[in-house]
Amino acid sequence: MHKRELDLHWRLRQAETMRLAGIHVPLITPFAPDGSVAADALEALAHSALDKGAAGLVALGTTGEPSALDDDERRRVVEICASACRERGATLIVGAGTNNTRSSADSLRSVRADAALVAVPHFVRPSEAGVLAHFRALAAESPVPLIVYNIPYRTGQSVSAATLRGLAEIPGVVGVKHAVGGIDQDTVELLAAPPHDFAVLCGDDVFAPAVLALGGHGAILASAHLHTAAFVDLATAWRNGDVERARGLGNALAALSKTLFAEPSPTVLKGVLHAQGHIPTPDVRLPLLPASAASVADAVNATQALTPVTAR
Ligand SMILES: O=C(O)C1=N[C@H](C(=O)O)C[C@H](O)C1
Repeated sequence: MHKRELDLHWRLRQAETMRLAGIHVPLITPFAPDGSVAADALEALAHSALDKGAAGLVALGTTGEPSALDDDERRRVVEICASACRERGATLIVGAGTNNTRSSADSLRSVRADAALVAVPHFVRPSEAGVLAHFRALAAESPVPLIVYNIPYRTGQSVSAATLRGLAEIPGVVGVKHAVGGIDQDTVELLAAPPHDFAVLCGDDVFAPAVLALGGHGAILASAHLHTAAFVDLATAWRNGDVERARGLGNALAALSKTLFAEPSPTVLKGVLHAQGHIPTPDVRLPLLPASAASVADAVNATQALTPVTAR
């Protein structure tokens, strides 16, 4: 790239990183009693999250059960989220891609969003050099910026801090959704010297307060369907250096997240949203099974217990 092109590229990258900061809600896909997608309920969830201060929405994240939806349903879900984001000037991120580079590039070509969330290829275990080559190939084809979804416990492929830095250098790769099941050495190394204009977004609910404390730019959290404003407040408090408030909120919200992830996500969350009257059924599609009544009751209690802590 020539210098002028490079300057423009980095200016755009900086703008994108800023847009990706904050809390993004990866919406569930609610189902009606007849098994169809409950579009009205999804629309209401989308508007409610944005009303409460979420920076944006993620359509077709893991939480949305995208692999259980057919093409028409996936299109409808994206349309609903896109229209809510458009109305409010919020950021739309869309989950895309598979573990195959060619078909991932094909699916990315039709994405119309602020960014696409693309997981490290699952099951294949391609090596970290293969992960870099995969994202280089996708970024060259994609019409939208890419966020790498780093979630080794789902993909089977770990990605070191050095490889994340390599990914951050690829033009068109603007961030990572980092969900490594804890605060490991690579997370500490990455956040100690974060790559320039590269958004580190936590995707691991229980550890989000800790990642934000280390300097993470934001988070993509299923838990933020509940107490959205408190999650937003948490990110803001860390950004503004309000350590006391951030610690209090973080500890309370991590306890809530623990209950929501007591069974495979988003089963417990759907149970709570149904109990609260936000969605017509708590249904999930196979191979997920509905959460047990006990887990849902624990999470409902945790949500209620949190209200005094998070109220301003
Ligand atoms: O929707 C997502 O994508 C999310 N993925 C994480 C996971 O797959 O475990 C959890 C996060 O809350 C949202």
